[in-house]
Amino acid sequence: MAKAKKLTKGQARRIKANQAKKLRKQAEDIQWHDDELGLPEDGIVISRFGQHADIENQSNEVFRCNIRRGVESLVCGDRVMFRQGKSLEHSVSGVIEAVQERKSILSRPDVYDGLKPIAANISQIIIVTTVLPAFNPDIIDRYIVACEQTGIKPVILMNKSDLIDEELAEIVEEQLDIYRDIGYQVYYASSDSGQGIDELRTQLNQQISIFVGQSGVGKSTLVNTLMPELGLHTKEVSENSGLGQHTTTVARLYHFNQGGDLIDSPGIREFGLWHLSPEQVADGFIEFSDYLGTCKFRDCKHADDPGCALIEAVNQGKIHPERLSSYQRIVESLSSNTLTSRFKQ
Ligand SMILES: Nc1nc2c(ncn2[C@@H]2O[C@H](COP(=O)(O)OP(=O)(O)OP(=O)(O)O)[C@@H](O)[C@H]2O)c(=O)[nH]1
Ligand SMILES: [Zn+2]
Repeated sequence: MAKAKKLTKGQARRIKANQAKKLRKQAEDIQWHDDELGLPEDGIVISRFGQHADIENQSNEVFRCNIRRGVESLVCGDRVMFRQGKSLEHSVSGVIEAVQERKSILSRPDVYDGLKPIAANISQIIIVTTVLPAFNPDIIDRYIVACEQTGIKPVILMNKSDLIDEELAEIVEEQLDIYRDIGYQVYYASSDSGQGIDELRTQLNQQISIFVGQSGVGKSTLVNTLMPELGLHTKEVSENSGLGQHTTTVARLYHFNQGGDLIDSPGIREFGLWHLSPEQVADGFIEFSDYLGTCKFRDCKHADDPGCALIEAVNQGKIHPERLSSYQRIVESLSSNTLTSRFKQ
């Protein structure tokens, strides 16, 4: 008889991960009868996977639910009407009957589906930026363009403020003033020194927020500072099974202790860094709106074209020159596709 081989740690982990995946798939597809269900109640989608979704009701209880046929494109953050199942025998504990109208929708381009919704009812997008690795206004402006397209309010957060010394402070303030002058809210914060964390908590209260920003700007550290229990949770889950992957790849809604919700997933963190048309980019620079369409030539590139209304506005001090340069760099990058390809995958 062949001797049983001992599994390596990696093999064991993979088997566990597959089992967890199977279990999730096995959530039953039940045909509910009316008398098996409780009264309709309001809930919010905490996460959506396959033909099921986890719904939290107003008493903060979570129910894994089937989705009634006809309920379309349910995503994390959706407000729903659902009914609890009375039987405890099933692996599913309710059914979603209807989705309420969305206040906003975040979508990402999908090879097969065109635009694929990923999260609903987000009320603000916290664009996290910092001075280390580098302050990158082009990326901030790209995120702002994406926010303006979805109609969700952007908030700019200068993170790792502990690294800003006196000399840097002046330059940083100058940069941030550009955004303040357009009307955007700007905050400073540091997980290291604690500066600005209370103000940030106030800003998050009563809102559904997402954090976006380049790798290394300190998003995870910030989320852990605001929600220490979440850091622990993610670690535990990813250590003992493949469920960790589930929590990180699927968009999920979390509650901040002091009020407000966070929706997070890697896909959400890269929100907005995909291909845009030059027109969409121009529309996302909201201080350009009075001048767009008034250039001498209809196909004006707003670069060095004669009679360009945007260049004229810059000369008159109505548009900040750095914003016009940033616009030009973003449009250039669209043709070379350097920004988008980095975040595609
Ligand atoms: N000085 C300082 N460093 C910080 C602060 N917050 C985070 N860092 C450091 O910055 C680095 C990156 O932080 P992360 O939280 O992993 O950054 P992230 O934006 O989540 O990065 P990705 O997970 O790659 O998207 C880490 O070495 C942190 O220790 C801060 O407030 N001050
Ligand atoms: Zn022009």
